Amino acid sequence: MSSLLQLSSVEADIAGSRILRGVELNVNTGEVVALMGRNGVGKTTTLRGIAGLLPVRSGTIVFDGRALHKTPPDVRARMGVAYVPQGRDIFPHLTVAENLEIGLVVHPRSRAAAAAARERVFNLFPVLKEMLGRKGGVLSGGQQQQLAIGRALLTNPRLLMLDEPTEGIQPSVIDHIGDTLKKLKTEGLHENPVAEIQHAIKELKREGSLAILLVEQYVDFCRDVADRFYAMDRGAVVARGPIAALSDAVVKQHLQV
Ligand SMILES: Nc1ncnc2c1ncn2[C@@H]1O[C@H](COP(=O)(O)OP(=O)(O)OP(=O)(O)O)[C@@H](O)[C@H]1O
Repeated sequence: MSSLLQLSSVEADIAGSRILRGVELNVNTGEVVALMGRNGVGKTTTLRGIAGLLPVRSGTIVFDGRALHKTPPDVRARMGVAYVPQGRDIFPHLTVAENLEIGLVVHPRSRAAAAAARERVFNLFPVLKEMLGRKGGVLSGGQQQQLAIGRALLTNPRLLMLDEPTEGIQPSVIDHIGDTLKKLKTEGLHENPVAEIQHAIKELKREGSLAILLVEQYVDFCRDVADRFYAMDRGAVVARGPIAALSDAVVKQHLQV
């Protein structure tokens, strides 16, 4: 595995407040890295800094051997940095097909290569193929998340950053108790949106050509898909290690409210 992304001593301010205070992090091709921490500790800010959506005041972000200092976000996207923000951010009035096309615009390629890229997305998320003509806004939350990830994959990324992909699509506790069995019977396991995204992340990992940086509060999800974790607190990394080291004690100390 080669190191694709490296952050050293990254500091960033928002509205005059220091939000990132010396973030150290690296991600290798072929692995899934979970970036965890309580609300407001700087996880999204870290991803935005990597994507170039927020200026970094000091420190370095090196991607594929190149320092990204003032590289604009569109150039980073073409270099292979993809960011799926929290809340999914798809275009509700465009169809699923049109939403996906936007990903292809970032990285133009031959018709055959574009078709293969679409097939890869449809293999991961078959529901998107069934819904190509529907408006993005009518999809369920889980389907919109799949669309957002699919669109990001069509930019041909080498680094895929996912900000809380399970947010708002986990069945509530009541649903879980009351309806799970019924849902499994009527819709099959593959109608579980969290399980589908979990499965897709594992498939992408199996391909081995991509690095995934995942912001996620759902500990079991991280334990299932990630190889390593970083825990942040107040703008800095306070714990890190192989995912097996994400013990209940670490969760309690750094992640639980
Ligand atoms: N636009 C903004 N204006 C002012 N403060 C902001 C802005 N965006 C983020 N912040 C502050 O920066 C800090 C870090 O936010 P960030 O979104 O990176 O946290 P996070 O770890 O991703 O948490 P969450 O899960 O709540 O998104 C928070 O204290 C937040 O209030």
